[in-house]
Amino acid sequence: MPRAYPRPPPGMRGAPAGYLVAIDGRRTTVGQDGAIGLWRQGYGWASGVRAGRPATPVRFLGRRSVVVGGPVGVRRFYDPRLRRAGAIPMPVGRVLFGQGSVHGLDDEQHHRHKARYLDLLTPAAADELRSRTRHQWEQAARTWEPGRPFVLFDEAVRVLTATMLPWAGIPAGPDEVSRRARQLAAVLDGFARPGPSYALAATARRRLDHWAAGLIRAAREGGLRVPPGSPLDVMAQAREPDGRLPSPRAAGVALLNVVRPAVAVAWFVAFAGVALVHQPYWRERIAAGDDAALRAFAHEVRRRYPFVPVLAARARTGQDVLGVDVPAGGYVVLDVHGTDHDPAHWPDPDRFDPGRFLGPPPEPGTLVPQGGGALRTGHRCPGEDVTLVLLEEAVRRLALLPLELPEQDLTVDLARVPTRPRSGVLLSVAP
Ligand code: HEM
Repeated sequence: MPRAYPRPPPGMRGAPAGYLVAIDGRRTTVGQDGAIGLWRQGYGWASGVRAGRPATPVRFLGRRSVVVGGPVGVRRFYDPRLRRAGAIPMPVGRVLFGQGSVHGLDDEQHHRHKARYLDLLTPAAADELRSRTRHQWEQAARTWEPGRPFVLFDEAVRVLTATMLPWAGIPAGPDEVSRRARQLAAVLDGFARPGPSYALAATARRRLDHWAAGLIRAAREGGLRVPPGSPLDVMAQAREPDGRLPSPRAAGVALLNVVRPAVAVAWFVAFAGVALVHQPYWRERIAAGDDAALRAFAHEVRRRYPFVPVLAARARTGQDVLGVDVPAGGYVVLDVHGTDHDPAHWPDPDRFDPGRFLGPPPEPGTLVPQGGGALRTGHRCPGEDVTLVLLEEAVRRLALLPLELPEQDLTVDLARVPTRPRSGVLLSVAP
């Protein structure tokens, strides 16, 4: 049986990730629009509204809507009576995914675009990314001097960018990797936070779009030698059904949607670093080469730690959603974080316990950190295997080192989306 480490190590300021989280006192007031509740409360909003029910009526962005969750809610969320067009508020979608991205498409157009991602993110691609990212972590680990703390989140952003760009067929020296890493992280950090972070995210998105459009143009015009079959090649050459090439800007958005989400794995890596130090039993198993333990650890990181709070779709026509009457255009909001922490399926849900994943696979619709439903025809994330690979290789490398958590602020603010331990996770290799 895995040993539990229910108490944070002494001498640590703030609440260590994995034990306690700081939720400020803000609460949704009666009659308040759900979007405001989501913005103010972040990860706690949807499960607070739902209170364990599969569906609860809310007003969302001024419309009669519903919040759903749990396996029944997940199944209903991926029902074709809902659409994605117009489901993501424009200021959020444009900055995070880019204009016209696959996330907001429906039906045949969606399936056609989705197929490009599925054709790229194959098991062979995951293998290739595993060896590339392993190499990058080896390089990074060489710079970690004993006793000198490094910021794990920053390392992860750089390693992941350095892994993804060459794999995607994008030429990038060290300076280019650093610049694009900063921009990709800025987009992910600020897309949902009104204020200076959003301004930084919007600026980074403009620069990335401009850069990616230039890469597409160069690939099409032959100014760049592009490896055949690489994401850059595939996105540059993909045509519309009438034979037209999409604009370089649109193709660039599609290309960035292969690279940008992989950098999001840095948020999981940061949480994983803390969990590794707190869980010597699992660290030792992983360091000893136990691959089942490594995979279970990565799954538990995706389940336990917050990344996506909710997903949204819209009713194509007026319809009943699990007993709630939703008019045409009303929102159906999926409680992702609450579903991953549903005590009916995950006993003691806030406890970090990779042992949950050593048995049979979870029931469909109970683990949805990257969405659920059908991969090819629905919007489920096509990057789950790649996410696991990238996360596993980070954890494997870290597990081999005698790591310590120097004094720092590891508070996790659940009102902030996306969130992570405030310090970015300072680690140091024991001298
Ligand atoms: C931290 C890691 C990741 C998280 C939390 C994550 C999460 C998600 C979620 C929640 C969705 C939407 C599901 C839905 O709308 O039903 C999604 C879609 C998507 N993800 Fe990921 N993802 C991650 C990593 C990746 C990676 C590594 C890739 C590619 C290399 C990727 C590519 C995509 C694409 C292209 C879509 C759009 C799918 C569609 O609309 O049909 N993601 N992801």
